[in-house]
Amino acid sequence: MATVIDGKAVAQIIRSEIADEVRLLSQKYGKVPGLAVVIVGNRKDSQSYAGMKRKACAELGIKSFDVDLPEQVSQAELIKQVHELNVNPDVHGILVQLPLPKHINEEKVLTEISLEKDVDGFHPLNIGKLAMKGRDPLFLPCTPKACIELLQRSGVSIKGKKAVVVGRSNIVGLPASLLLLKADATVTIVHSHTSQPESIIHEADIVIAAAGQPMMIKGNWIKPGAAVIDVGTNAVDDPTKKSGYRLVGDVDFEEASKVAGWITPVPGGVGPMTVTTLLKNTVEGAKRYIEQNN
Ligand SMILES: Nc1nc2c(c(=O)[nH]1)N[C@@H](CN(C=O)c1ccc(C(=O)N[C@@H](CCC(=O)O)C(=O)O)cc1)CN2
Repeated sequence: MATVIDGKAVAQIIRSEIADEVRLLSQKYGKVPGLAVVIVGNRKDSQSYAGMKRKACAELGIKSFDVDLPEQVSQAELIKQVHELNVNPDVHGILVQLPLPKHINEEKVLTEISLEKDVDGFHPLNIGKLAMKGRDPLFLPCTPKACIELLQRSGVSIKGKKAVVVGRSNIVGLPASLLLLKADATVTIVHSHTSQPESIIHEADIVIAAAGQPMMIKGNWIKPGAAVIDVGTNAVDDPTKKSGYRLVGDVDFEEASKVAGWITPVPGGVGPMTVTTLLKNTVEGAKRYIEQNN
């Protein structure tokens, strides 16, 4: 049976470390870190994630700046708001909740966020540096950074291991594969055009599943003893639940946990760590900004 990696518990430990840093900053400089949470439209999932981020800020003494824009807002207006946050000295991190409505070009908006405040790590220059040997971005994207932190804190070594990332999205799959490469793993990316993904995944010592396909990865696809990090958050119908649905990952947890060495559950695995990593990035950014401008 696999060791189940409790993302909530690890996130709680990191949150208390962050709270200490926030207190120190406040004692030393009389300043608190500030995070702008920008959300466009009324998507229920985005509202819920933005709400979690705001609540976590309040719990740790980080000031959140809420920018709520209507679904129909123009790209120009959204960019104007980002520019205002870029020059606000109390804002040390800016995140634009994704996905954005179809009429807005995400890349254009993300490119307008000041590099020093790009706590999501999605600015093309930060991603570009992640892809370059010997260069480090100012911020690492939260979910991929959370995956690596969960592996490290669980005692899973990455160097020299075979890692397979399932999915190649800009916000998880691609940066996760670059981070594993930076940590000296041998990395393969499996995606929707890969033939026989199961045989490739079966070779992996480390699997990061970020395909957005409910329970796609079966127990017999997993190499015995492998570390399995499940990023999927898929809602599937469940008439036994009051909500009418339940969340499942990209991995068939019941099967895979009988074979893997380590596995993250959904919910309660990578998700809570994503929000915590964002707070960590915000405090790092605030420290850098406050120390440079003091
Ligand atoms: N600007 C960003 N947009 C998005 C990101 C991101 O990192 N930056 N990632 C995802 C959504 N996301 C954060 O924004 C996120 C997803 C899931 C969770 C989480 O804690 N999930 C829980 C379950 C929550 C529930 O019950 O509904 C879990 O897995 O335990 C947090 C944040 C896309 N957009």
